[in-house]
Amino acid sequence: MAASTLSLALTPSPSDPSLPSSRHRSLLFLSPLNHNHHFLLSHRSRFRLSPQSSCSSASSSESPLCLAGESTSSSASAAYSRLEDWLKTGNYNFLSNEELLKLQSLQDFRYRRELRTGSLCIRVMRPDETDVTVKLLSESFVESMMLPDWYLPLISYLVKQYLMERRAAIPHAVTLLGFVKWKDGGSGGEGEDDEEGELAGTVEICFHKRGANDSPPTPTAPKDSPYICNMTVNKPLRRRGVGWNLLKASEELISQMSFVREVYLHCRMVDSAPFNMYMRAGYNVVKTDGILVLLLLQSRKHLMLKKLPLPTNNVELDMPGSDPEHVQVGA
Ligand SMILES: CC(=O)SCCNC(=O)CCNC(=O)[C@H](O)C(C)(C)COP(=O)(O)OP(=O)(O)OC[C@H]1O[C@@H](n2cnc3c(N)ncnc32)[C@H](O)[C@@H]1OP(=O)(O)O
Repeated sequence: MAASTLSLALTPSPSDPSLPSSRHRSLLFLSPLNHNHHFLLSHRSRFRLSPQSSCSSASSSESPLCLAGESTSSSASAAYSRLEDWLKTGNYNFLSNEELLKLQSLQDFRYRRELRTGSLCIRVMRPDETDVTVKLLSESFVESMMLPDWYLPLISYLVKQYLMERRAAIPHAVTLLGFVKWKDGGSGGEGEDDEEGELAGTVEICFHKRGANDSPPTPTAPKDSPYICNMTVNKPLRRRGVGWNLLKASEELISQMSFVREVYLHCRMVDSAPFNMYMRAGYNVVKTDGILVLLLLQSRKHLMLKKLPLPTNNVELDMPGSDPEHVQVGA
């Protein structure tokens, strides 16, 4: 995981009585509060989404779902009501119609690939999946920072605050989850299995500056460009193609959601596994932290850039022939 990205972005609320002590926070080098979610309130042409309302039942002119003019079409109503079901467990109270359509695209996004050991499905994290994602990210964070295990509850608390704040940035930023269904029906790791498979990995994407973190890591990436961060794969499930496909899914989603073709990410200089992966995927180092960041007790990081190809009508195979592990079976 991009430990540095997370450590810079974690933003506990000061009013919370269970807030870790300032000593703990300074130990982890957290940034001051950011208020990323406030953009939702300041944007023009907002509509109030009532969590209880639906197009079929509510005549409320406040519902953006009805204002979208789809109330007479049953399939559109069904889609919107599905969307509303999804939304009402989150806090997406003020969204424009354009943002709701983007949210719908995110909800529908599926990236499926066949791996040698099973099949992988990558989709957007749902609000009720926050806790399992927190666990995955926290364990990776503790591992990356080489922290003792007793830090896990504190890290989990901070990661949860962070994920909840980032959820408010949807549809401008999003967290993806990858689930693997094993061919032999068994589990490859310790995670729970459900009908979708076992949670194998996660990645966060920011599409443009309205979804950007207020405290970006150095070297700073252009805020207008899409940005990938906080990728991690459950440790027992690594080297099976999950990380590669999380990256490819992120690029595919960015191509759908943004016109900007330049995608940035950070990679710590000490992390050879992700560095190899990014180089192999076509990312190049554009800037590297100077040695002075060591004085801030931070790892030096590369800022890496890839220019995505212009979209074509042809379906692009990720690694044709070169790697039988990564076979595309349809998105
Ligand atoms: C932008 C960011 O988020 S940076 C932070 C990246 N995250 C982390 O470092 C957290 C800890 N590490 C991980 O979770 C994983 O190792 C990841 C996410 C980096 C890679 O996930 P995996 O599922 O293991 O990767 P995957 O199996 O798809 O491998 C893809 C390629 O990455 C490279 N790679 C992956 N692991 C290694 C490794 N241990 N050593 C060298 N190269 C590696 C290889 O080129 C590999 O291709 P290959 O297997 O055909 O040789």
